[in-house]
Amino acid sequence: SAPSVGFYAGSCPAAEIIVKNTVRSASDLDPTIPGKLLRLLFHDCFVEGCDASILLQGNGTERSDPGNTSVDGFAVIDSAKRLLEIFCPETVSCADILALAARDAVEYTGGPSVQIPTGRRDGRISAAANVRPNIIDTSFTLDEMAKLFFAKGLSMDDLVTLSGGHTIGKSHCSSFNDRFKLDPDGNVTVIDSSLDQQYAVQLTKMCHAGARDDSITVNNDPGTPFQFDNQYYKILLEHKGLFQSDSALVKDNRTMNKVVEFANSQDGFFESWAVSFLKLSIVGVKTGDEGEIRQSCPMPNR
Ligand code: HEM
Ligand SMILES: [Ca+2]
Ligand SMILES: [Ca+2]
Repeated sequence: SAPSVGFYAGSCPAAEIIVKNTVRSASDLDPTIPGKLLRLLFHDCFVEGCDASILLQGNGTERSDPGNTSVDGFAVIDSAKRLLEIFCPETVSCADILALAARDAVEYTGGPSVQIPTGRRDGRISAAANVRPNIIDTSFTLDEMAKLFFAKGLSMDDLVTLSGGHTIGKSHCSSFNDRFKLDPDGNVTVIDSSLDQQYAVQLTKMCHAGARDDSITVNNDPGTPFQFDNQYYKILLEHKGLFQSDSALVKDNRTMNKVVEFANSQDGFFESWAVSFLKLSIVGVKTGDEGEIRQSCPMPNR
């Protein structure tokens, strides 16, 4: 049976509220949590579908792949799961907890509240080798990104809309510092001409003038980093998209129109978000007797 809204209404009526409260208290303590949860769902859904495969721990799992090194938020999912195992043992899947948590993270930061179906089952397969071919690299062209999105049943418009997730959260300098270089005299040369020169100078400073320090992070959306709003599209138009893959959206007419539309209308962005987020949250879901309901999110059942 396909996932449906309110799947746990009979078996665990408090499921959604328990996840929401967990996300809220974790985010109150640490404002970087919402961005982490949203990215965690994206990276789960694109590899083996939205099945919590990214949560499995161990050698050679997705989580161990370099493409997922900076993915985080696991502890929040684990604590929601622990609570749910007390209230409704062996009932609520980790895949649903993750999807609900990402949904709630967006709402927590001021984004639209979206109804999403539940009933996803947890996968038992998690292989590092599946990460690279399925996760988009910042160096991708628009066509390369669109191709991967199409493969997941998502359109070019979904790509523009879901990239709006970069209105919150952070990035490590290594994810964008190949777009400019610092010469020995301290001058910043922009290699990727789609990046604003002044912004590149600012970024260089924030990244400690190019020193290799993997711990430094920069806000994806410098203006409103903790607010889920349409600011991302405004900065794209100012050539201040942080990643090459963000800038790619304003270099092509197939995506430019949506960027302008969303920059001018937060309501328009939010309406599209509701549709595209729902599509993302059910990519490749396992249902019925596929997969299992994990008892602990980092481990498959025995
Ligand atoms: C379309 C291609 C995309 C590319 C190339 C991309 C790439 C990246 C990169 C490189 C980072 C920074 C990682 C780091 O250095 O720590 C990042 C962060 C982030 N991405 Fe994306 N992303 C894409 C799409 C998406 C989508 C579809 C979503 C969600 C709907 C999303 C949500 C986020 C969030 C929330 C963060 C911040 C994570 C944090 O604060 O820890 N991204 N993305
Ligand atoms: Ca997955
Ligand atoms: Ca923002």
